[in-house]
Amino acid sequence: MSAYHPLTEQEAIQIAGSLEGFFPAGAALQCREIGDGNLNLVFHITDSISGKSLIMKQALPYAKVVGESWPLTLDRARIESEKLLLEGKLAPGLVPVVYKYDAELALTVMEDLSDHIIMRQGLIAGTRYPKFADDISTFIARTLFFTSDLGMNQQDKKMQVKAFINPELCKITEDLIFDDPYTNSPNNSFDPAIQDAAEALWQDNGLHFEVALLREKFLTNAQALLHGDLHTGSVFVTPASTKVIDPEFAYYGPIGFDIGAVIANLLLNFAGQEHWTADADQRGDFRRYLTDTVRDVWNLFDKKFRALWDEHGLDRIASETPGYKDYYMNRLLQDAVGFAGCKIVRRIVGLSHVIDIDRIPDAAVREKAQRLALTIGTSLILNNRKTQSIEEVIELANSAASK
Ligand SMILES: Nc1ncnc2c1ncn2[C@@H]1O[C@H](COP(=O)(O)OP(=O)(O)O)[C@@H](O)[C@H]1O
Ligand SMILES: CSC[C@H]1O[C@H](OP(=O)(O)O)[C@H](O)[C@@H]1O
Repeated sequence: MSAYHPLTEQEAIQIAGSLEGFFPAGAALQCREIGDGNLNLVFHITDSISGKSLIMKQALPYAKVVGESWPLTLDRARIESEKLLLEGKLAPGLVPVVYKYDAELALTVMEDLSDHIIMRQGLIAGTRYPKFADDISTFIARTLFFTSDLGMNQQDKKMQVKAFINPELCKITEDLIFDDPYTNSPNNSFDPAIQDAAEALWQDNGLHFEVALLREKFLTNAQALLHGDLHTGSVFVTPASTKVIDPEFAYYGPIGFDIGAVIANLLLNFAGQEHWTADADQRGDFRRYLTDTVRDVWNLFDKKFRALWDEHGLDRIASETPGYKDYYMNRLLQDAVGFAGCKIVRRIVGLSHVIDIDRIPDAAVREKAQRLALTIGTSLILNNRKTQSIEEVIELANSAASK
């Protein structure tokens, strides 16, 4: 069974049964393919006798959401499994345990997190996650600091840049996030009701200037080893636990991209609250929870990253020069704000949307949410290089929602 081919559920059961020491003898294995993402197969395998379970994620040689006309490297499975293992060391407890990686089959066998819920679904259901800001800020601060030139041997880092070169997955981001939404691209997909708003994006040269600068950073700034796709669909949560999955877009890029992804997806849910919380007072409360989370994520990240730098900084001149740390952190904030804006805009007019907005059943409410998201996204992009505090992001979202 070792030559690559997409597995059937029966084959997945056979492989799971042959994993040494995982399932007890006589296990009654059952399997369901549960992949709901854009790219891969995900098999959930359980033993109905012992209750033990695991996940097997297999890369397809094309982008599942589009089909075989969009070929995609299987090497992304290696990148995902290696990144998960590294994240497990740098941020223990915040990612699933990897049991096995099979290069031939582009297959990662990992811990089953079905006792958690995908955060996007949890937020849509109106659940609050009190541990999330603390956990995700630990995850991003530690995984980014210890893979950057500030926190690891700079020669080793260059070798790590090489190991995580991920050109095909980066190209998806470069096109879908930093190009298509700003032109009449065949990849775009949006509600006809917001045609005017989409066309306005195509014609706004001031916006294009900022997006071109952010795109340049994504293309060239090998600051740290990113997760690369840190949206709320890549985070499993319970009120007491956070687990980050799906790092197949990992590569060496600008730190603000991961932070911006978290902020963007909290604000997409903020826009979607036009529907998800019908009562106006309760909607205000949930939106406040979301903006409080945005504030906490940034402030905790800032505090933890600075503390890691103080304690473990390896770059003498970066650590000792007065003012450099403040300048660096402010630049990260500005980058995060700009990238958050780009990530919001792509989810409204580009390929691959989010259910926080698309599942709003009433067309007029959905249109309102889409326009609100676009106002927030474009304002973040236009203001990114002026931003001095996370409070400005929150004010901007609240002011857009109050109109
Ligand atoms: N470790 C896991 N435990 C339980 N379910 C998982 C796990 N990993 C993935 N899944 C399920 O599979 C879905 C798709 O996984 P994901 O890694 O996001 O795939 P893709 O790369 O195709 O987006 C998730 O939304 C989740 O429902
Ligand atoms: C053609 S890939 C589109 C989109 O899908 C990825 O998300 P996920 O793997 O979580 O489904 C990524 O965000 C890409 O931009």
